Parts: sequence; structure tokens; C-alpha cells
Amino acid sequence: MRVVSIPMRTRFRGVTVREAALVRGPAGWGEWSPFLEYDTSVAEPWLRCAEEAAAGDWPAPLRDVVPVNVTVPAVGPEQAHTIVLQGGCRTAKVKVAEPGQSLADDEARLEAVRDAIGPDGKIRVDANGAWSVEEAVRAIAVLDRAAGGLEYVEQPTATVEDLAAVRRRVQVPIAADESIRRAADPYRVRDLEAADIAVLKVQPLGGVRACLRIAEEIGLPVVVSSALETSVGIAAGIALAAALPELPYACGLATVQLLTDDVATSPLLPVDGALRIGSPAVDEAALDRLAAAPDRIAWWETRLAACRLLQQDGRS
Ligand SMILES: O=C(O)CCC(=O)c1ccccc1C(=O)O
Ligand SMILES: [Mg+2]
Repeated sequence: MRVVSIPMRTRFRGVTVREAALVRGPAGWGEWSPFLEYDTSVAEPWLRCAEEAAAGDWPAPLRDVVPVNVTVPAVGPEQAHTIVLQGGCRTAKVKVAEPGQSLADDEARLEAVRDAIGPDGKIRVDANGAWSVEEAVRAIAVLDRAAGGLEYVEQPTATVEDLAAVRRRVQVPIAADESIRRAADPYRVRDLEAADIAVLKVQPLGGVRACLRIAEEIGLPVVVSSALETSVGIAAGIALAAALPELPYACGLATVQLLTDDVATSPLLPVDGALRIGSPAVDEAALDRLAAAPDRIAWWETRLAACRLLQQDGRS
């Protein structure tokens, strides 16, 4: 296992430095990068994803390019404008409802994003569950206007019941993210008709094959999104997106650009708004350059041992 520590370009979901473990197997590298605050039981499915990648156990691709969105953190309008222009994507996903910010901040960011992406570009927003039902209904109307039309709203409220309530009151489609990847039962989204779109992340949901099964069972169009990985982890997301029978939306996999550096010789950055399938070559020099401090490596070794123990318990 190698552990890297990579500063973010801009703070994203409270993270300013991204730590990731890379594990090597018979087929190459896999990424294991659960966020630091996650306990062993939450971090364990992320390890299954890394092991699947390292074993080379991915399903056959049905396409070789995957359209992606540029991800716009909760930054000011000028910076949002620049990020969209530099992203080169035809879809933008914009973070909204950031703690400490106002709806007016979100409106200004969305106006800037529309200006940058042009009238034919698509704009989606992600509230990460921050709103109540009433706040969501109002905010979605305001932001739909500011953006000149929203493609969808991701996780407007925290609970799946509230997601269903919002969905009944707005025209803008609803996407479920945390209601799938952090739920005891991801299929409540389907049973309560709480969403129009399922956001699937390969690490928290236990790998590419596990996500393919969820996609089949949940019966909703899927958007594959990253968990802020290096190119090694992003490749697993691309493998899922490439294996889905249908892919009607751009995926949230263009997040290597949120990091200041990467472990790949040729980082997975979008070309013409899309990412190409394949396993990126890992650069040994980058692993050395980005190596985490010894105490952090020791912390990850302990975490790995705890997850492996949990896996053995589960299998015996
Ligand atoms: O979907 C994207 O465009 C980028 C990925 C992203 O937003 C994200 C990345 C890490 C953790 C949570 C999320 C999220 O979708 O909420
Ligand atoms: Mg999300």
C-alpha cells in the first residue's frame, strides 16, 4: 500500500488536503480513499472497490468515452466562471447551500455558470441534503430561474422521505446521492419514488460490479460520480459508466482537476467534455513526491488492518 496526500485547489466538502491509499494487486493499482472521519464499517466497502480494481475484475465496457460535468465548488461567481471555461465540459455541476453562504450567493454563482457555459450547456446543482422541504421548494424555484433552467437537483434534503416530498412539489428532476450511498437500504429511493436519477459512487457502494447490480435493481437512470479520487479511483468510476446499459447523463468524474497534483503519468482530465476508459499508468515518482507523512501512513495501515478484520468476520 502507498499513501498519498494531495492539496486541493479549492476547499471541497470541508476537505483541503486529500489523502488516498493505493493498493496493488495482480492487475495493477486500486484506490482506497474513504474520507478520514469514516469508521471501519463505512470504510470497508471502499476497500472492496480497490481490491476489485487491483484484481482487474471489471465488467466489459459498452462504450469507450464517458461524457462528464465540470464540478464547481461553492466559490464566488468570478472563480465559478473561470472553472467552467477551463473545464471544457457541456454540463456543469454546481455546489449550493454551503454552510455559511446565502441563497443570493448560490444565485450569483449560477448566473456566472450560465454565462460561462452558454445557452445550450446543462446545469445541475448539489445541495448535499442541506435544505428542509420548504427551503428546498423555494430555493429550487429561485435557482432554476438564476440558472436559466436546471437539469436536476442532487440531494436537496437529507432524508429520503423529504426527498420524495420535494419531488412531488417541483418540476425540476431530483437526483439521490447520500440517500443511496449512506443509506441502510438504497432501494427506499425507488420504493418511495423519491428520485428521478440515481447518483452512484463506486467506492462507498463496494465497487463497479456492486454498483451495476444496484443500477439494475433501482430502475433509475444513473449518474456515476466521484468521491474526489486520484486518477486511479476515477478509472473505476469510468469502468462503471462504460458498463451501464444506458448512460443518458454526463457523469461527475472530472474531479482530478480539483486536486493540485495526481499519481498518474497522464491524469484523467476531460478532453472535449469526456473521459476515456482505461487504467492510468501510475507514476512512481509521483507516489514519492506525494507520499504522506510517516504518522499518516501508520494511521492508514491501522485502518486497513481493521477493515481486513471486518471482511474476515463477514466471510467466516
Ligand atoms: O459529482 C461531481 O461532479 C463531483 C463529485 C462530488 O460532488 C462529490 C465528491 C466527493 C464527495 C461528495 C460529492 C457529492 O456528490 O456530494
Ligand atoms: Mg452529491
